[in-house]
Amino acid sequence: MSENFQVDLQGIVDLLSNHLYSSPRVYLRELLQNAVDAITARQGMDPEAPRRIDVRTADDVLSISDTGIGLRPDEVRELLATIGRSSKRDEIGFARTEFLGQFGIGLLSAFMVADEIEVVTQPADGPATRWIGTADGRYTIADTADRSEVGTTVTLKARRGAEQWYKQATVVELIRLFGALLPIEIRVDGEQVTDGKAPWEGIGGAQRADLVGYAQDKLGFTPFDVIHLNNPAAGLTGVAFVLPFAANPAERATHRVYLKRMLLAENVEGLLPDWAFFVRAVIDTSELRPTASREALFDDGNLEATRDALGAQLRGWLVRLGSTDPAKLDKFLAIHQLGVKALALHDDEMLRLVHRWLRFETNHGRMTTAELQERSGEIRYVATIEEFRQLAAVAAAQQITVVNGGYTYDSELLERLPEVVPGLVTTRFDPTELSTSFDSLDPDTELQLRPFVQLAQDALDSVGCEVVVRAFEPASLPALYLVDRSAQFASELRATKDRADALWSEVLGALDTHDDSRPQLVLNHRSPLVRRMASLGDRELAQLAVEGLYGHALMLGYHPISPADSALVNRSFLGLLDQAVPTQEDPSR
Ligand SMILES: Nc1ncnc2c1ncn2[C@@H]1O[C@H](COP(=O)(O)OP(=O)(O)OP(=O)(O)O)[C@@H](O)[C@H]1O
Repeated sequence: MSENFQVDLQGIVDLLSNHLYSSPRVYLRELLQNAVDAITARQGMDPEAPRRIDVRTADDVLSISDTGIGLRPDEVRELLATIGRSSKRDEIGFARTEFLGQFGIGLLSAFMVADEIEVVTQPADGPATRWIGTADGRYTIADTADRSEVGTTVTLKARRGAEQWYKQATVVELIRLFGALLPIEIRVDGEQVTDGKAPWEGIGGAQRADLVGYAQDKLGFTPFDVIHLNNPAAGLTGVAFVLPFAANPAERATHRVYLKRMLLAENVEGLLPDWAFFVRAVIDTSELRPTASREALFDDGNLEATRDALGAQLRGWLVRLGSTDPAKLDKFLAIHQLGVKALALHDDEMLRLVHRWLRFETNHGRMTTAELQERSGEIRYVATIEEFRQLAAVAAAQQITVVNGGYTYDSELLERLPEVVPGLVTTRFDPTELSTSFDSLDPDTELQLRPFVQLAQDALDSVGCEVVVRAFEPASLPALYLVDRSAQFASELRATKDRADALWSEVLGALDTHDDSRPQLVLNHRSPLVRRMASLGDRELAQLAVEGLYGHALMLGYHPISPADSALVNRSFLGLLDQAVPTQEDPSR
């Protein structure tokens, strides 16, 4: 024996209100949608039929009347008495594209705010019917209803605790929210509350100002720019407002979406590609599908194709801006720099699009990649802010432009640029390259300096540093501490290896580059101080001064200071103080 399932209406209402819909306020959207669908159905047969929706509010009662197709008594029995039954699907069960509804559950949402729903309906060709359903799952039908005009009136009686959803001001606000674009006359208590026009549908010069006003009013910001969106395949029109403030690219951007001119939701995700984090779109589409909650778009191939098409339009805007108004593009990038860089790192298209305008800090001021390329053909960068601080001034004095790649994403971007942009060369700058642009001394001077260099070398042997003398700008800089990157890596690795256990020691040992080149202290022969030091007769003082310069160069270059370094610097500092402060005669003697 087979039996039918029973449905617990209270359980279903609970499911709708707590799990499907985000707020009871959607009850009004569902009622409005049914009224619109009924009007659409009637228009199909009688294009001259009126298109009106009348909402009436009173204490704890709300009614919504439409001039739609109405229902015959047999349809009332079939459609209103069965959960999941809908007149808006075709014979094979597909949603009919002209209607908003499709699931056959929308009317139930009224039970989130009502104990009782009354439907009085009058079709063009039959008697009127009154259907009354209650939240406990019962309904009654009477074939004698008092209604003369073709259409339907749905009346709700407030459920205890839901009275706030019936207040006139709330109802007006919700009707405007959901129904602003509907091309139907909608009145609340006799007053027309919508004009049915999308803000982007205006014509003439006032349009841009209107759109800016719309963004200020509805989205709460003055857009940096407005981009028109259009995708006939999805029956889509609308606009994208460019944010005037930096947005977090990790947070998914959400958009205001109207479906067949009825608001789907104000925070729909996935309409635009992830990289388009810098715009908020407002669009209307007739072809994309909603999810059952009608609060999001169904993520199918159609949405994917739409996303690509809209992405192409946003790219087009960026490219146009680059060629027609570079100053404005510059301003745009100043606001969205970080986000654009974050995306360009993963999205080749984006990188190709914006690379020319990306700005980087260099030791010759902020520059775009195009400017950098023009300057020296090859873009040299250092990967950390510390490295940049060490080298910026000295490299600038040698006419070498170095980019500070220490800011978020910058060195990764510089590394990736040549992969995406043909002909662009970027190299990581090795500090020791600097010394190749320093001048060597003539053999005589070199010979003369030999005892001093030997003394300096003896002083710095304990910290493993090699002393060389060169001539370079600026003359005010007496010494520069240079450490080769691969030597630095090798020495850090060895320090870690000494602390690690046997297994890791072996692994780390395999990585060792065996680069034994020592860091260098390059003394600047153009510096008057260095010259004076070289001619000092007092060996002890000369040694203290070299140690002092060593400490100074370490600190100036933000290099790490080892215990041996600090012992040496300490000794030098106290020694120099000792020499500088005269010994006082003891008056008691
Ligand atoms: N105002 C109305 N005028 C005429 N028929 C209506 C009206 N409201 C509801 N109906 C009928 O009742 C059926 C069920 O309505 P309900 O709102 O539950 O589902 P739906 O609109 O079909 O789909 P969805 O759940 O997606 O909204 C509709 O398919 C429609 O035939």
